[in-house]
Amino acid sequence: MPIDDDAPEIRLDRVDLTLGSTRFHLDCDIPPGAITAVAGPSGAGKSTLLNLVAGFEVPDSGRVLFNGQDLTLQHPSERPVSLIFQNNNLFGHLDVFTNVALGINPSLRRLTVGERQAVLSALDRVGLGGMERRLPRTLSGGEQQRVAFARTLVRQKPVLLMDEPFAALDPGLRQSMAGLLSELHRETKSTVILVTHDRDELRRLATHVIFMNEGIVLVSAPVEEFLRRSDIPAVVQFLAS
Ligand SMILES: Nc1ncnc2c1ncn2[C@@H]1O[C@H](COP(=O)(O)OP(=O)(O)OP(=O)(O)O)[C@@H](O)[C@H]1O
Repeated sequence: MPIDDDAPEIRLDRVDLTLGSTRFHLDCDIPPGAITAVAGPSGAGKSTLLNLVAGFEVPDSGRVLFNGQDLTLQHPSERPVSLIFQNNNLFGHLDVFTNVALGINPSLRRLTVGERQAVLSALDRVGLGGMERRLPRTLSGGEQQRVAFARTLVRQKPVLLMDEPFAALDPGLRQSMAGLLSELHRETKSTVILVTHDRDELRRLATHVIFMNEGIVLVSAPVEEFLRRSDIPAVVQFLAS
C-alpha cells in the first residue's frame, strides 16, 4: 500500500529537554525510508526520543525537523506519523473493523465504499480477513498487534513510530511479526523508528541504529558499523545481553 507523501528524513537538531531530574541532549539524523532501531539500556531515553518525534514532548531548546521543515511546535495530531506501542493500541469496546477504520476516520462517521474496502484490504494484508466483527479481547496478542498494523496501513502516514511493539509476545510470534513489519516496510517504504531491547530484532530489521545512554545519543550509524563498535562498553554490553 503506497503512502501519501515521500518518507521524510527526521532530524533532532541539538534538542535539549529536562524531565524531572533527567536531562536529555539529542542530536541525530534518522534516514528517510529506512528502519532505524533505537536501542540502549533501560532509562536511556529511547521512548523520550520517540515522544519528541511524535510531539508528545516539546524540546526546551533545539528543533525537530521533517525533511528540513521545522515541526518542533506542531501538535501530535498534525504530524505525519502513526504509532504502535507495546500494548493498549486498540479500543476494547470497538470491533476489529472499527479499530482499523479509526485510522481513516477518527470521528467514526459513516465510511465511503472505497474506505470500507481499504479497511478490509488492510485486514487481509495482515492476515486477519474474516475477523472484522471480533472484539480485541477475543484476539491473541499477536493478532491485536496485526490490527494495529492494519490501522497504520489505512492511515498512510510516511512515518511509523514503534515503541517495543513485539516485546509482549513470545519469541516465535515476535519473529513472525518482525517478518510482517519487514514485508510491509518493503511495500510502504516509510521512515520507521523502532525502539527495541532485542539485539536479534535489531540485527534482523534495522538498517540504521541510534544507541542511547543516559539521555544522549552515543552512536548513530548504519547497523554494520554499529555492530563493530567494540570500543564502547555500553554497546558491547547491549550486544552481549
Ligand atoms: N515525564 C517525565 N517526568 C520525569 N522523568 C521522566 C519523564 N519521562 C521520562 N522520565 C525519565 O527519563 C528517563 C528516560 O526515560 P525513557 O522512558 O525515555 O527511557 P527508555 O530508554 O525508553 O527506558 P525503558 O527501556 O526502560 O523503557 C527515565 O529515567 C525516566 O524516569
